[in-house]
Amino acid sequence: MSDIQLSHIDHAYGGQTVLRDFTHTFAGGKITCILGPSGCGKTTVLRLIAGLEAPGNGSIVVNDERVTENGKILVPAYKRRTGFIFQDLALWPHFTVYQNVAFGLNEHHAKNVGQKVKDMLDLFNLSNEQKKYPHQLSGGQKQMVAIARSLVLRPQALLMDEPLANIDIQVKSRILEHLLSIHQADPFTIIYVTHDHKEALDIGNSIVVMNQGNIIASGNSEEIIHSQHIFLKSFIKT
Ligand SMILES: Nc1ncnc2c1ncn2[C@@H]1O[C@H](COP(=O)(O)OP(=O)(O)OP(=O)(O)O)[C@@H](O)[C@H]1O
Repeated sequence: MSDIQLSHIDHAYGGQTVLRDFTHTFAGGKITCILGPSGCGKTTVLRLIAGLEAPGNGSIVVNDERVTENGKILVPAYKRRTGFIFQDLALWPHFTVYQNVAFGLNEHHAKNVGQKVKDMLDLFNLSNEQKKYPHQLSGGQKQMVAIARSLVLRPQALLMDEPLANIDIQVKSRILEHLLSIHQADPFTIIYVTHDHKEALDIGNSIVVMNQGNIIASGNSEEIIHSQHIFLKSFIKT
Protein backbone atom coordinates (compact mmCIF):
# COMPACT_ATOMS: atom_id res chain seq x y z
CA MET A 1 0.00 0.00 0.00
CA SER A 2 1.63 3.24 -1.11
CA ASP A 3 1.48 6.73 0.25
CA ILE A 4 -0.58 9.77 -0.71
CA GLN A 5 1.75 12.70 -1.31
CA LEU A 6 0.64 16.31 -1.54
CA SER A 7 3.41 18.69 -2.60
CA HIS A 8 3.29 22.49 -2.50
CA ILE A 9 -0.47 22.69 -2.84
CA ASP A 10 -2.04 26.14 -3.06
CA HIS A 11 -5.79 26.41 -3.23
CA ALA A 12 -8.24 29.31 -3.26
CA TYR A 13 -12.01 29.66 -3.56
CA GLY A 14 -13.00 32.78 -5.49
CA GLY A 15 -9.74 34.55 -4.71
CA GLN A 16 -9.74 33.59 -1.02
CA THR A 17 -6.66 31.48 -0.26
CA VAL A 18 -7.50 28.38 1.75
CA LEU A 19 -4.34 26.24 1.48
CA ARG A 20 -0.83 27.65 1.23
CA ASP A 21 2.11 25.49 0.16
CA PHE A 22 0.49 22.47 1.79
CA THR A 23 2.96 19.59 1.71
CA HIS A 24 2.46 16.26 3.45
CA THR A 25 2.84 12.53 2.85
CA PHE A 26 -0.03 10.45 4.24
CA ALA A 27 1.41 7.02 5.02
CA GLY A 28 -0.03 4.11 3.05
CA GLY A 29 -1.99 1.57 5.10
CA LYS A 30 -2.12 3.87 8.13
CA ILE A 31 -4.80 6.00 9.76
CA THR A 32 -3.96 9.70 9.68
CA CYS A 33 -6.27 12.08 11.50
CA ILE A 34 -6.47 15.70 10.42
CA LEU A 35 -7.35 17.94 13.32
CA GLY A 36 -7.96 21.67 13.29
CA PRO A 37 -10.43 24.48 13.85
CA SER A 38 -13.40 25.15 11.61
CA GLY A 39 -12.47 26.66 8.26
CA CYS A 40 -8.75 25.75 8.37
CA GLY A 41 -9.00 23.69 5.16
CA LYS A 42 -9.40 20.08 6.33
CA THR A 43 -12.25 19.19 3.96
CA THR A 44 -10.48 20.92 1.11
CA VAL A 45 -7.48 18.59 1.56
CA LEU A 46 -9.80 15.56 1.22
CA ARG A 47 -11.60 17.03 -1.80
CA LEU A 48 -8.27 17.61 -3.56
CA ILE A 49 -7.13 14.03 -2.88
CA ALA A 50 -10.46 12.67 -4.14
CA GLY A 51 -10.21 14.77 -7.30
CA LEU A 52 -13.33 16.81 -6.54
CA GLU A 53 -11.24 20.00 -6.76
CA ALA A 54 -8.19 20.95 -8.80
CA PRO A 55 -5.63 22.91 -6.76
CA GLY A 56 -4.31 26.25 -7.99
CA ASN A 57 -0.83 24.80 -7.83
CA GLY A 58 1.11 21.76 -6.72
CA SER A 59 1.01 18.01 -7.27
CA ILE A 60 -0.70 14.99 -5.77
CA VAL A 61 0.52 11.40 -6.04
CA VAL A 62 -1.76 8.54 -4.98
CA ASN A 63 -0.26 5.04 -4.84
CA ASP A 64 2.67 6.01 -7.08
CA GLU A 65 0.37 7.56 -9.67
CA ARG A 66 0.56 11.31 -10.31
CA VAL A 67 -3.11 12.34 -10.23
CA THR A 68 -2.68 16.13 -10.18
CA GLU A 69 0.20 18.19 -11.53
CA ASN A 70 0.67 21.99 -11.67
CA GLY A 71 -2.94 22.50 -10.72
CA LYS A 72 -4.26 20.19 -13.47
CA ILE A 73 -6.24 17.03 -12.79
CA LEU A 74 -4.52 14.12 -14.59
CA VAL A 75 -6.71 11.33 -13.17
CA PRO A 76 -10.41 12.13 -12.69
CA ALA A 77 -12.21 11.43 -9.43
CA TYR A 78 -14.01 8.29 -10.62
CA LYS A 79 -10.70 6.61 -11.52
CA ARG A 80 -8.93 7.32 -8.22
CA ARG A 81 -10.43 4.47 -6.18
CA THR A 82 -10.90 6.66 -3.14
CA GLY A 83 -13.97 6.26 -0.93
CA PHE A 84 -15.42 9.43 0.58
CA ILE A 85 -17.57 9.33 3.73
CA PHE A 86 -19.27 12.56 4.81
CA GLN A 87 -21.03 13.56 7.98
CA ASP A 88 -24.27 13.86 6.00
CA LEU A 89 -24.29 10.54 4.31
CA ALA A 90 -26.34 9.83 1.25
CA LEU A 91 -27.71 6.30 1.11
CA TRP A 92 -30.09 5.45 -1.70
CA PRO A 93 -33.45 5.81 0.07
CA HIS A 94 -35.32 3.41 -2.23
CA PHE A 95 -32.67 0.66 -1.90
CA THR A 96 -32.40 -1.83 0.96
CA VAL A 97 -29.23 -2.09 3.07
CA TYR A 98 -28.12 -5.04 0.90
CA GLN A 99 -28.79 -3.14 -2.33
CA ASN A 100 -26.99 -0.03 -1.07
CA VAL A 101 -23.84 -2.02 -0.25
CA ALA A 102 -24.04 -4.00 -3.52
CA PHE A 103 -24.64 -0.91 -5.65
CA GLY A 104 -21.01 -0.05 -6.54
CA LEU A 105 -20.09 -3.70 -7.10
CA ASN A 106 -22.97 -4.16 -9.54
CA GLU A 107 -21.93 -0.99 -11.37
CA HIS A 108 -18.43 -2.46 -11.82
CA HIS A 109 -19.79 -5.89 -12.85
CA ALA A 110 -17.84 -7.44 -9.98
CA LYS A 111 -17.77 -11.19 -9.34
CA ASN A 112 -19.22 -12.87 -6.24
CA VAL A 113 -21.27 -9.80 -5.35
CA GLY A 114 -23.52 -11.70 -2.92
CA GLN A 115 -20.60 -13.14 -0.94
CA LYS A 116 -18.73 -9.83 -0.81
CA VAL A 117 -21.80 -7.96 0.44
CA LYS A 118 -22.57 -10.70 2.98
CA ASP A 119 -18.99 -10.61 4.33
CA MET A 120 -19.08 -6.84 4.66
CA LEU A 121 -22.49 -6.84 6.38
CA ASP A 122 -21.19 -9.51 8.80
CA LEU A 123 -18.16 -7.38 9.65
CA PHE A 124 -20.42 -4.49 10.64
CA ASN A 125 -22.98 -6.70 12.35
CA LEU A 126 -25.62 -5.58 9.86
CA SER A 127 -26.74 -8.97 8.54
CA ASN A 128 -30.10 -8.75 10.31
CA GLU A 129 -30.79 -5.36 8.76
CA GLN A 130 -30.06 -6.27 5.15
CA LYS A 131 -33.68 -6.13 4.00
CA LYS A 132 -34.42 -2.83 5.71
CA TYR A 133 -34.55 0.54 4.00
CA PRO A 134 -32.45 3.51 5.24
CA HIS A 135 -35.42 5.20 6.95
CA GLN A 136 -35.81 2.07 9.12
CA LEU A 137 -32.25 2.36 10.49
CA SER A 138 -30.69 4.36 13.32
CA GLY A 139 -28.20 7.13 12.50
CA GLY A 140 -25.30 4.90 13.55
CA GLN A 141 -26.52 1.98 11.42
CA LYS A 142 -26.90 4.28 8.41
CA GLN A 143 -23.35 5.49 8.82
CA MET A 144 -22.11 1.87 9.08
CA VAL A 145 -23.94 1.06 5.84
CA ALA A 146 -22.26 4.07 4.21
CA ILE A 147 -18.83 2.89 5.39
CA ALA A 148 -19.59 -0.72 4.32
CA ARG A 149 -20.69 0.53 0.91
CA SER A 150 -17.32 2.25 0.43
CA LEU A 151 -15.18 -0.56 1.86
CA VAL A 152 -16.76 -3.32 -0.24
CA LEU A 153 -15.18 -1.63 -3.28
CA ARG A 154 -11.75 -2.05 -1.65
CA PRO A 155 -10.70 1.58 -2.11
CA GLN A 156 -7.02 2.49 -2.11
CA ALA A 157 -7.88 5.13 0.44
CA LEU A 158 -10.89 5.94 2.56
CA LEU A 159 -11.37 9.68 3.10
CA MET A 160 -13.60 10.33 6.09
CA ASP A 161 -14.91 13.82 6.80
CA GLU A 162 -16.21 13.98 10.38
CA PRO A 163 -18.13 10.79 9.70
CA LEU A 164 -19.35 10.29 13.27
CA ALA A 165 -19.94 13.88 14.35
CA ASN A 166 -23.69 13.38 14.81
CA ILE A 167 -23.54 9.92 16.35
CA ASP A 168 -23.87 9.38 20.09
CA ILE A 169 -20.74 8.42 21.95
CA GLN A 170 -21.47 4.72 22.61
CA VAL A 171 -22.58 3.99 19.06
CA LYS A 172 -19.60 5.97 17.82
CA SER A 173 -17.14 3.79 19.74
CA ARG A 174 -18.85 0.62 18.42
CA ILE A 175 -18.53 1.87 14.82
CA LEU A 176 -14.89 2.79 15.41
CA GLU A 177 -14.23 -0.68 16.87
CA HIS A 178 -15.63 -2.28 13.70
CA LEU A 179 -13.63 0.04 11.47
CA LEU A 180 -10.38 -0.47 13.39
CA SER A 181 -10.70 -4.25 13.41
CA ILE A 182 -11.36 -4.31 9.64
CA HIS A 183 -8.38 -2.00 9.15
CA GLN A 184 -6.15 -4.14 11.35
CA ALA A 185 -7.05 -7.35 9.49
CA ASP A 186 -6.37 -5.82 6.07
CA PRO A 187 -4.77 -2.37 6.34
CA PHE A 188 -5.68 0.36 3.87
CA THR A 189 -5.06 4.10 3.94
CA ILE A 190 -7.50 6.16 5.98
CA ILE A 191 -7.50 9.94 6.25
CA TYR A 192 -9.95 10.93 8.97
CA VAL A 193 -10.95 14.56 9.51
CA THR A 194 -12.24 15.48 12.94
CA HIS A 195 -12.70 18.40 15.32
CA ASP A 196 -12.46 15.99 18.22
CA HIS A 197 -8.90 15.74 19.50
CA LYS A 198 -9.71 12.71 21.70
CA GLU A 199 -11.00 10.79 18.71
CA ALA A 200 -7.88 11.75 16.72
CA LEU A 201 -5.52 10.73 19.51
CA ASP A 202 -7.39 7.44 20.00
CA ILE A 203 -7.51 6.19 16.43
CA GLY A 204 -4.75 7.99 14.52
CA ASN A 205 -1.46 6.23 13.79
CA SER A 206 -0.44 9.77 13.04
CA ILE A 207 -2.03 13.16 13.44
CA VAL A 208 -1.79 16.27 11.34
CA VAL A 209 -2.79 19.51 13.05
CA MET A 210 -3.83 22.30 10.71
CA ASN A 211 -4.48 25.99 11.17
CA GLN A 212 -5.26 28.61 8.53
CA GLY A 213 -4.49 26.44 5.55
CA ASN A 214 -1.27 24.90 6.71
CA ILE A 215 0.19 22.20 8.93
CA ILE A 216 1.40 23.43 12.28
CA ALA A 217 2.34 20.03 13.73
CA SER A 218 2.35 16.36 12.80
CA GLY A 219 3.41 13.17 14.51
CA ASN A 220 2.04 10.28 16.55
CA SER A 221 -0.27 10.94 19.49
CA GLU A 222 2.58 11.05 22.04
CA GLU A 223 4.45 13.61 19.99
CA ILE A 224 1.33 15.70 19.52
CA ILE A 225 0.39 15.61 23.22
CA HIS A 226 3.90 16.59 24.26
CA SER A 227 4.30 19.24 21.63
CA GLN A 228 5.17 22.58 23.11
CA HIS A 229 3.56 24.50 20.27
CA ILE A 230 1.53 27.33 21.77
CA PHE A 231 -1.43 26.85 19.43
CA LEU A 232 -1.53 23.14 20.20
CA LYS A 233 -1.49 23.77 23.92
CA SER A 234 -4.63 25.85 23.66
CA PHE A 235 -6.31 23.59 21.13
CA ILE A 236 -5.58 20.21 22.71
CA LYS A 237 -6.50 20.00 26.35
CA THR A 238 -5.76 16.50 27.59
N1 LIG B 1 -16.94 25.73 -2.46
C1 LIG B 1 -16.48 26.75 -1.72
N2 LIG B 1 -16.59 28.01 -2.16
C2 LIG B 1 -16.11 29.05 -1.44
N3 LIG B 1 -15.48 28.92 -0.25
C3 LIG B 1 -15.35 27.68 0.24
C4 LIG B 1 -15.83 26.52 -0.47
N4 LIG B 1 -15.54 25.42 0.26
C5 LIG B 1 -14.91 25.87 1.37
N5 LIG B 1 -14.79 27.20 1.36
C6 LIG B 1 -14.11 28.03 2.39
O1 LIG B 1 -12.79 27.54 2.50
C7 LIG B 1 -12.36 27.54 3.86
C8 LIG B 1 -11.91 26.11 4.23
O2 LIG B 1 -13.04 25.25 4.15
P1 LIG B 1 -12.96 23.72 4.56
O3 LIG B 1 -14.33 23.16 4.40
O4 LIG B 1 -11.86 23.07 3.83
O5 LIG B 1 -12.56 23.86 6.10
P2 LIG B 1 -12.68 22.80 7.27
O6 LIG B 1 -11.44 22.90 8.07
O7 LIG B 1 -13.03 21.46 6.74
O8 LIG B 1 -13.91 23.40 8.09
P3 LIG B 1 -15.01 22.64 9.00
O9 LIG B 1 -14.26 22.01 10.12
O10 LIG B 1 -15.90 23.76 9.47
O11 LIG B 1 -15.72 21.65 8.11
C9 LIG B 1 -13.53 28.07 4.66
O12 LIG B 1 -13.32 29.44 4.89
C10 LIG B 1 -14.73 27.86 3.75
O13 LIG B 1 -15.71 28.83 4.00
